[in-house]
Amino acid sequence: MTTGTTSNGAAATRTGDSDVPVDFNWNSEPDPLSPLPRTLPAEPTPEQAANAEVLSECLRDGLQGVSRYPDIDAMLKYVELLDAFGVRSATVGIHTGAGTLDATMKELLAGMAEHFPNIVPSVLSVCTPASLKWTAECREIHPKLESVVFMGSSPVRRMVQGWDMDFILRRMEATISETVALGIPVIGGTEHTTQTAPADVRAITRVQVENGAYRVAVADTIGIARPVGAYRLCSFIRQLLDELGTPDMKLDWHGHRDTGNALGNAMMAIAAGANRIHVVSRGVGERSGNASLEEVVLNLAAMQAEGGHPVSWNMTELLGLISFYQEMVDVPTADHGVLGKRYSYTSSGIHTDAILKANALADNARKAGDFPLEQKLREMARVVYSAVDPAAVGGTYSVGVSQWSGTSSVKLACLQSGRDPEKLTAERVDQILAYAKSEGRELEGEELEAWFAQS
Ligand SMILES: CC(C)C(=O)C(=O)O
Repeated sequence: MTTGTTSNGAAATRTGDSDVPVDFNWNSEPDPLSPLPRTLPAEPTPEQAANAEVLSECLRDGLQGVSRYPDIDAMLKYVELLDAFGVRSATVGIHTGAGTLDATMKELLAGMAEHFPNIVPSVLSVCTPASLKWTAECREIHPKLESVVFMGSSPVRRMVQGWDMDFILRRMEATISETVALGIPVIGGTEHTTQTAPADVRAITRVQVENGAYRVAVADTIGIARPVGAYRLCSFIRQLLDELGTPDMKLDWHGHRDTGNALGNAMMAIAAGANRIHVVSRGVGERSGNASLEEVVLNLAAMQAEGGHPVSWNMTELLGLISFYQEMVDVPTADHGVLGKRYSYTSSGIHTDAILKANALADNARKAGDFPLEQKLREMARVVYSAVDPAAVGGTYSVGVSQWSGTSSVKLACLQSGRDPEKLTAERVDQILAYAKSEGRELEGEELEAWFAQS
């Protein structure tokens, strides 16, 4: 294995025994330019959380993970929902050559310019003249268009593409400066940044900054980073931006979910100085997907509120937003996971007992005319067994009856069906519970309906 430095300051590619290049590992590999952190911050500070933004990759990287490109009307409707939710930037295309896709991306940009001017769109440019020309065409359509000018940078990627560092730096330099000359704001990007050695990241970032990029984006393209790697890389870039005399330059984190670390990585990226996180509703995207919009905003919103800051997004629109996206891209909701199908469902007797009691207290408060207390107690009923208040994200809680249920579950399910549980006799409650236990399963909604209808 060899290490070294090229004339442009970039690290020479290290190779394994068979001369095949070895990628850098930001999680664990020592490097004189970037020491391994001994400790990590607990989480972003409230101020970092308050200032953190998200960029929607739903209409670009998300779509690279589904089987069919949605139609234009659906995508524009989705942009409307993003706008209502409070997302202010969205990547909406990548240069793919002529064809239906290209025409649809351009139509999308035109629709965004006309109807949703609050959202700044960006497209990805792969550092070729054709890509640059296409970006310029897109800019003709949308006056606020930004361009993510990027290339793959890791040793393995360079080998398979037949690129060396000088080639990458020259192409970046030319494309960024020409894009900037067209008046298009540039985000200097890389693919495989979390597999690229510090010296190479430094050389690329310097070229991006010196040629006019206004923002830098780093990518965990294969989802290999752990929070330690995300923190280390983003801290390294932040320090570099200071050294380059551009401490206010913004930094984006683009992460994937291959090893399940996307949320933790996003949080550590912000803690290290990243300003914006790339997200996709439901974490849709190639392979295991992209960082999930709902996971990132739920956590940032909690940190913002805990820090006494206003929440940046209209959280009651969240479920509607991600549900529309799922329908548009034809991705079913999983039972479990954040805001999964069962996120607000319970049939466990212990849980429904607490919910029912909190609601009974709320009823008492209402009878006493104490409406603020009633609201507090209703909220308590919704969160006593869930960190996510369904009402706060645009949903409702739901209760079922199963082998785990008790009297409270039957009564609450009855209440939810719009009936008065006081009218259920103790005998009927026992019959329903006995049935569920003998079946050893959750009762279907229709079965419960039939039981309640007989009561
Ligand atoms: C092009 C970049 C940002 C990307 O999608 C990735 O690396 O995953």
